[in-house]
Amino acid sequence: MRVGFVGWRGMVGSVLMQRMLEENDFAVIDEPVFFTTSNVGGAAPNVGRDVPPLKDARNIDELKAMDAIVTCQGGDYTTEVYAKLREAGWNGYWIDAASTLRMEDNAIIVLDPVNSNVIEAGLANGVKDFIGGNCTNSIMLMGMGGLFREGLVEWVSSMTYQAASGGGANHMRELLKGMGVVHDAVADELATPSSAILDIDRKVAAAIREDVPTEFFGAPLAGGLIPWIDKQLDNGQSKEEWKGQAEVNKILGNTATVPVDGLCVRIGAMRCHSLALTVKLKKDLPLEEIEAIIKSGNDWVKWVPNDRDITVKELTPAAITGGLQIGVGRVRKLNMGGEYLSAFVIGDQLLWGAAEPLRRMLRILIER
Ligand SMILES: NC(=O)C1=CN([C@@H]2O[C@H](COP(=O)(O)OP(=O)(O)OC[C@H]3O[C@@H](n4cnc5c(N)ncnc54)[C@H](OP(=O)(O)O)[C@@H]3O)[C@@H](O)[C@H]2O)C=CC1
Ligand SMILES: N[C@@H](CC(=O)OP(=O)(O)O)C(=O)O
Repeated sequence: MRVGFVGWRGMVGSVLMQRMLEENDFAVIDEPVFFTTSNVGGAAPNVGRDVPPLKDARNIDELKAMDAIVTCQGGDYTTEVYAKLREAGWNGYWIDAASTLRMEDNAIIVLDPVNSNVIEAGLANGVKDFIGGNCTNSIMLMGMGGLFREGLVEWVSSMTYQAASGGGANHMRELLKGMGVVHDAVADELATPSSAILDIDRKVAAAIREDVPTEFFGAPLAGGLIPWIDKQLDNGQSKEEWKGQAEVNKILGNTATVPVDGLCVRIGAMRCHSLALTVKLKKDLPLEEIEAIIKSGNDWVKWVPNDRDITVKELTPAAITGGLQIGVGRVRKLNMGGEYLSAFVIGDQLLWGAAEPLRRMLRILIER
């Protein structure tokens, strides 16, 4: 298989390259070819074998020579290139991190530990477009997939705590700069144990309002939060909130829609997205049974018992970031009744939320 990589040096693309190297994926690709939108003829990344210099990611003829193309270049690139390629008669596999094609009828949203049945059926039917899901939805399904698989979920209310990385590298930098600004505003007072906390708070509030940079987020994130992610829709949802129900049901291949809705909130974490869920189950099951079903969802579920000491140690961005485990904890029955369950799900949004499902989809194609 001749596989073209576009967007490999961006943030998501770099995580993809790192994971492919860790899993020795390049050894099983006949011919990896790297593309660029900015440095044609430049050196391709070191993937442990000889590869040609960078090719032009807008050259349809060069792209047409690929059996599969994996792109993390972004939605604008997909919009610009995908239709031209298909119109030119290209019939290869398109694996994409961007949301552009996700809801198209001829596309499958890939998350194989949860929907390998949908992927396999699609491949058998000649589907060629395999698109990574929205990070929040992929993380939720990786955590709660067992309950969905068993058909136990009547609806889900999902309140999210989404990391800066969901916006991209500049957003992560802006968060860190903002943290520095806040600290600098009261560095002297912090060094003086006798300084008054309300004076510190007043200066911090002024720094957050006036000095924390807002170029990329549009509002101060350091020391705060932003209760809106992505565009505004006419029905009052944010686009991120709309994706919940649309994508979750498409990923699962549901014929009857399971309602999924809630509020999506940006918080000052670096790259871990979290969700506080209320799940209405179709029946009142004992907690031990629910625990067993959630644990059986896939190999990456990290079950965290609903215990204070373990939770504050294990169910946090500090514990989860940079790894493939999806933490699931705070699982208990709510006061509303035996069918109402709470859960807190947390995962690295650049791994299962972006790069990992694409890497695994490519591997599925290669190993067919
Ligand atoms: N960020 C996220 O959480 C998620 C993102 N996605 C999708 O992935 C797409 C890519 O996101 P992301 O990786 O954050 O985008 P980046 O901005 O990090 O990278 C996109 C491209 O920008 C170019 N680029 C320009 N300057 C630089 C630089 N200094 N360092 C690296 N690359 C640079 C590169 O193209 P070139 O080499 O051709 O110059 C690169 O491939 C998004 O648009 C989105 O569609 C999907 C899920 C989650
Ligand atoms: N919108 C997500 C990140 C993202 O890229 O989502 P999508 O792949 O659905 O565009 C966030 O900001 O956290």
